[in-house]
Amino acid sequence: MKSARSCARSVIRCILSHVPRQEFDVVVVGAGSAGCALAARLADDPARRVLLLEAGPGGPAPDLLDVGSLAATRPGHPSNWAYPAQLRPGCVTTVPRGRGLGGSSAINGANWVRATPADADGWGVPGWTWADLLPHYVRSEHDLDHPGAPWHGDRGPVSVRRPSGDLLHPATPRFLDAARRLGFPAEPDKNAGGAPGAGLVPSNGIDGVRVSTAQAYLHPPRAGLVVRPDAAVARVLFDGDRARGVELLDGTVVEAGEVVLAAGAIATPHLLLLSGIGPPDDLRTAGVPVARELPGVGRDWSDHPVVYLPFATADPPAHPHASCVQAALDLDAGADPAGDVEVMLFVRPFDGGTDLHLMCALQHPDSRGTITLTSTDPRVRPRISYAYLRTEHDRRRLRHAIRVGADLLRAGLGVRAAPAGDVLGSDHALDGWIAAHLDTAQHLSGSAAMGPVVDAQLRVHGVPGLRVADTSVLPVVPRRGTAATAVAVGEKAATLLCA
Ligand SMILES: Cc1cc2nc3c(=O)[nH]c(=O)nc-3n(C[C@H](O)[C@H](O)[C@H](O)COP(=O)(O)OP(=O)(O)OC[C@H]3O[C@@H](n4cnc5c(N)ncnc54)[C@H](O)[C@@H]3O)c2cc1C
Repeated sequence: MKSARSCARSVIRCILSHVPRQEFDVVVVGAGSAGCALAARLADDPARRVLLLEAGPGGPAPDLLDVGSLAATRPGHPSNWAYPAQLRPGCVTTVPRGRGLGGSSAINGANWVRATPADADGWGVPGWTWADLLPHYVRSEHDLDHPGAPWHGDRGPVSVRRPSGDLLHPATPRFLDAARRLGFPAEPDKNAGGAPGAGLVPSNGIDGVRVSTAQAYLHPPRAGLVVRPDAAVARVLFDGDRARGVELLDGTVVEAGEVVLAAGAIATPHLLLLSGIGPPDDLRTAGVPVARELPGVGRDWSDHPVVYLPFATADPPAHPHASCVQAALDLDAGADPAGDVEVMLFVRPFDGGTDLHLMCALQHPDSRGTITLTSTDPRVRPRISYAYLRTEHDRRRLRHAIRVGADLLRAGLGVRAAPAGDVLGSDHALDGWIAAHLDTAQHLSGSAAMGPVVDAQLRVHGVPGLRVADTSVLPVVPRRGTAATAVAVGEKAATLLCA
């Protein structure tokens, strides 16, 4: 570790020489959910010089602050990368990812739900069990509903609250009541690590404001932390085998003692591939010199396939400060006591419509996706293939989630608008309907996973000075949303770098 004085000398040298080179102890690439937490925690030590590089813009657009708005998830919004992707053969879509300070936490649904104990324990990585992760979840949050509970934080940067009072949409108690009448257990605190069931969804939307990790972790500014928005990284630079820094798209070279990629589960493997780290045949085909053979980069990742079940109610519109999602039922589709499917209640209509929606999701899929390079130009998007629903096991469980959603509607939640009864009753017809309405929950995980790509300290195998810290490292997508876990990864990465 360099001393503060030697780092300061380096920076002054750069300014005086007008050469676009800088020197830092750590450069974090990507100011998203994990990156903001990591950079801020590293900079708690004022002697450490940390640079946080973000490809997207600085200040949040006003529509990002409104937790009731999902406007930035539409293609064309400046805070959305909008990646073209194939969900399955013949099913092409555009996948949103946050672009700008806060990353995906600045545009997401603000559902703040931890992985289940079965997820972390199932990864089988030393130091990453549920018990190991819990302190990092706790450190990140300030749970306003559970002050003093030992499994919750009461002073972390991210405030968390469940819907109540005026902010509770009338459909939410009906959803919970319908689940109870159908015999599903209650899950009163979805972050307690208990058995799956029906419960309110905790949110980091507070008083109508989506609190991104940029707002939570980067204020007030820390002395040792330099944050540079509009600074897209093009590749990692090496000194022999060792990572020595990064090159920006504009040609600027940044030198650092340690490089941490936190660019998210699409851009991180993309940057590794652009830097020559990945499956050797794919790299050669794309014309990238091989720096380090790592066949796992961009391979065998997972995400949750979803379909939305539209339904009508006579309810008044949601309170302006209410978050879009209010409750979820997690359940076992037959052989997974930790809950491999989920039905989630969205209480705001999409795109000016009037219907509300149940998001029916497969939370522990068999199917695995690939991200591959199509060009050596960092501006050209990689090819993203989700390969969803490849197994009958996956298809059966997603059908089950939809039928449970329909049961909840029949049990008093609302009037199903689609699919029709004859479609719902036929596996073959329902598979066709799913194929026509398939979507993704945007929880991509495992594209630079612990095991094949990084070790338990998040170090890229065979590349000293280079680590990964975002949802790319999770061996399998958790059975719940990934936002809180991404922040916990950032928190844990900070302790690993400081060790
Ligand atoms: C629309 C949407 C809704 C979601 N809703 C929820 C939800 O409600 N609850 C939940 O649990 N999960 C949700 N998720 C998932 C969750 O938000 C993400 O899994 C999580 O935020 C990912 O964190 P990350 O740190 O891995 O990546 P990100 O937060 O995506 O951060 C990556 C950052 O790196 C930057 N970057 C990329 N490339 C470069 C480069 N070349 N140079 C410099 N910077 C770069 C990006 O601009 C971005 O700021 C949602 C995701 C999306 C996209």
